[in-house]
Amino acid sequence: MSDPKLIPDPPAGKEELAPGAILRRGFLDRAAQAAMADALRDVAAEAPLLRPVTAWGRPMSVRMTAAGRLGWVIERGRYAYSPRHPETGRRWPPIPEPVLAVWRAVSGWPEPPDCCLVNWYGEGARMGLHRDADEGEAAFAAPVVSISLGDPARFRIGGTERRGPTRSTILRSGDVLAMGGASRLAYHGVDRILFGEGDLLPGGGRLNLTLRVVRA
Ligand SMILES: O=C(O)CCC(=O)C(=O)O
Ligand SMILES: [Fe+2]
Repeated sequence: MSDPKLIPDPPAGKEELAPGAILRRGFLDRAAQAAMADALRDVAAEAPLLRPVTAWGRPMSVRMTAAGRLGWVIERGRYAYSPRHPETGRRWPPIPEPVLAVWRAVSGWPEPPDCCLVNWYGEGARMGLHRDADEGEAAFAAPVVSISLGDPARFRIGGTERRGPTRSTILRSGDVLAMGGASRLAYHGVDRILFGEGDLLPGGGRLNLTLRVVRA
């Protein structure tokens, strides 16, 4: 087997995964990734990671927290945006400035996001195909901006039909994906994490941030 370290990272640049889904590989350099991971440790210290339980009564494999005015939560099986952490009852911490800077650079949206959802993928964690559709009709003109840190992930994206064709790609640490336009309501998910293949986060794992405008 070849040493993955010998395979060069793909060049930085824009790639359209699907209409309106713009991937910028290597958008954040190593120092920016490390600084962001540190800022997220502070977020998780203030707003502890949770394991949401789906409407079907199954705990998700991903652990989550949030920053910003609102956080995405599952309350008694219902998906909602809440101003408070469901366990501490406290407001979510502010979105770290370097995260807001990414939003300003790629979103094309004049206002800051209301929510920075933080997903933590440990070994074996995944996220099934879904649409980000709880933000309210009036929010769908704004993209969802996703930032990946840590171990690579196999990410899948399709169109707005659940059973339509999909394609997959690897998202690596420092990659930024904006899902806007025709892809704002596209089905997407994470098939698997290449656990331990990144070297940003000690002990392995992946952090994903999604920045969202919420008008629900
Ligand atoms: O982890 C990812 O890359 C995607 C996360 C996602 O789709 C979500 O949080 O809604
Ligand atoms: Fe999503």
